[in-house]
Amino acid sequence: MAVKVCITGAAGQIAYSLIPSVAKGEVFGAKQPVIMTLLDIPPMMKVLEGVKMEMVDLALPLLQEVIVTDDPLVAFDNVDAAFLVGAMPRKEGMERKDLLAANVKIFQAQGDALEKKAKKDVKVLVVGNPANTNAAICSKNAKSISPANFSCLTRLDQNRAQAQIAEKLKVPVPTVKNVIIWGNHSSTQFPDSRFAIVEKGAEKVPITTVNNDPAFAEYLKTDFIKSVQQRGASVIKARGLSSAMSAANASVDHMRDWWQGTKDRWVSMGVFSNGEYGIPAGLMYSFPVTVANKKVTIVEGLDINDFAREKMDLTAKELKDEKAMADSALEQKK
Ligand SMILES: NC(=O)c1ccc[n+]([C@@H]2O[C@H](COP(=O)([O-])OP(=O)(O)OC[C@H]3O[C@@H](n4cnc5c(N)ncnc54)[C@H](O)[C@@H]3O)[C@@H](O)[C@H]2O)c1
Ligand SMILES: O=C(O)C[C@H](O)C(=O)O
Repeated sequence: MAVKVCITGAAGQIAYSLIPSVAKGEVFGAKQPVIMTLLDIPPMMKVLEGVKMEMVDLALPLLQEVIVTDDPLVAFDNVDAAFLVGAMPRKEGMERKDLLAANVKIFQAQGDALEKKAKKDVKVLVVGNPANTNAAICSKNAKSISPANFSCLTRLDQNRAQAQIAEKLKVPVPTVKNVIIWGNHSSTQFPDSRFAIVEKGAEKVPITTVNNDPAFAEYLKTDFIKSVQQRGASVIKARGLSSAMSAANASVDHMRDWWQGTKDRWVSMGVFSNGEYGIPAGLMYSFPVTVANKKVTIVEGLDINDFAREKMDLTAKELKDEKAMADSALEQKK
């Protein structure tokens, strides 16, 4: 049977890279047929018709049907998975939370529509910024769907962190594993390399002993953290547009691992805290997780030193503040 997948913001930049990957089987499996529903706002319907034409022209074996709509109730009807991308991106000089008032309303309405129409075991990945808070709002409005079925994208931050370490060590990117992104997909996130390993053949070398170079150890505590935190802003400064190709690629990685499992490594996902690591229960916070049979489990028992504690609490505080701002923005709009 086909998997039914919705992509919102389907006429935008991220979707343009994401759609072909989903349609080709890179997310749900190389033999898994898909039906895709594409949602955008009414002024984008002409563009979306063009996107649909291009999808047909891909002549793909797994793509069974494409449904284009501006109605969330049609877009989410009976879906198994949803990529919630549609939202305003930030411009140079803005923080992601500056998008809050404009974007949370979208996720409130889409939560309502998911509640009414989606399958109860739908997997929802929120990409649109501010991603953590949007995911929290969306879930709050879809009460009959388990909060465990909502997550937000911090995989792009993980990929950035992994790639930067690999570049610094001059090793292949896939040999760097278990870098963690804690907290908010924002400049307060904590990219944590303390538990990372580098695979050298069958050997797993802790990053702390990989080259015994004090300058590298210092880099991991300073410039590495800053450059991952600021990478989104650097891309916006250079391109004049926010990241799209890499964001789509990370969305593929996130949903594929949720659907098909993580096997022998941790990945970072924004999920609801149950109080792990002293992070307040109910915060949509990025943790290291593993996934098996579509169930996400937070990796527990990691040692949190004072350096990490401070950074993890700072990003948690920002998320608490963002959530309060979002609730008050929604309150004012009533
Ligand atoms: N979490 C991450 O790692 C990450 C990475 C990159 C970008 N983003 C965010 O993803 C979002 C999309 O980025 P983009 O570059 O594709 O933007 P874009 O402006 O190119 O596309 C956004 C699309 O969403 C549509 N849209 C707006 N309101 C909608 C609604 N209510 N329902 C459905 N569609 C709607 C717009 O019409 C547009 O076509 C932004 O918020 C951006 O900041 C997140
Ligand atoms: O930084 C942004 O606003 C876009 C996106 O969240 C990113 O990390 O590239």
